[in-house]
Amino acid sequence: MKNVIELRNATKKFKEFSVESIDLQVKQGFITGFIGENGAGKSTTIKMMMNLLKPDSGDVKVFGLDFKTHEKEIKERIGFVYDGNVFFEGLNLKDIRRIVGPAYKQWDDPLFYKYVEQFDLPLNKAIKTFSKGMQMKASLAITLSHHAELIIMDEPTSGLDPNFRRELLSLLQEVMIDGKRTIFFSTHITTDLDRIADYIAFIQSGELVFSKSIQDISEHYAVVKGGLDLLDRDTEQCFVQVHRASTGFHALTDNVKTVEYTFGDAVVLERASLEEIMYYLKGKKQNV
Ligand SMILES: Nc1ncnc2c1ncn2[C@@H]1O[C@H](COP(=O)(O)OP(=O)(O)OP(=O)(O)O)[C@@H](O)[C@H]1O
Repeated sequence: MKNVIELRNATKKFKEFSVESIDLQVKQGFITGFIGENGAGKSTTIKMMMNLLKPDSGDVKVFGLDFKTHEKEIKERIGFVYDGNVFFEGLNLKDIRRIVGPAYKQWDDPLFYKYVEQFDLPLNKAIKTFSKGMQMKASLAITLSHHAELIIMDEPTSGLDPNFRRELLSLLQEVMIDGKRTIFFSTHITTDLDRIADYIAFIQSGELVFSKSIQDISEHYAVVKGGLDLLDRDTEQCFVQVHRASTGFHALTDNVKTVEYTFGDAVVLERASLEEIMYYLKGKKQNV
């Protein structure tokens, strides 16, 4: 399986925060969700992927190429969709097509008009009059019209109402046409990812906690519930994090098999949602 993005030991230090030694591979042909709390370092990592921020150390490769030598080629093949209006706000979509189109070798006018119609976007209205959702769709239409192989999105669903979010997510699924396109997007709305992601990368306090397939996550992680009498120093080794209450404990495991072997029927195992995994792992550092 090919990696479209490869970060090796990528580090960026700010005065009061740093993203440390990120090792992350994003697989071609899949949707990878990038999760983490506010301020965890998602945008900083994405900016390093887009060469908008240079890492202080480490390596970033996109399509196996280095920005230092292949910036133009990489940027031709990436579409960046992010929160906020990318384009000069006074412009309308017709103007943008005229300005942006010639900048891309692979610009496809008929496709642009097809998406404008499909997304129900006005061509002659200034972008500044667009709602947040419309701006997101406009940005996506432009990205798709230059046949971007890799679409990177920073919080594309934040601030969108639930219906619009659902619509955007199905659009993203639709454009994963031929197994060649790759989508990498950050969000803190983890339920969006339960719906469409193939892989999840999770960042916490500037460190990558894990990067795994959804299948791996659902096979290995579970919420475990049982009586307090079952807990001792040995049995607790099965858990990533344990919460105790007077009625019993609930805990997160990343090793379902060991829990089944150790506790048998004495505990209840429930599927762990991404939100629960984030909650239990909060403040806890794991191996990638
Ligand atoms: N240019 C900068 N100079 C100094 N600090 C910065 C800079 N950019 C980001 N930071 C800090 O880095 C931390 C991580 O920010 P980042 O935007 O990467 O987080 P995030 O996970 O995308 O958060 P959110 O979900 O809130 O958008 C924050 O504490 C932020 O203040």
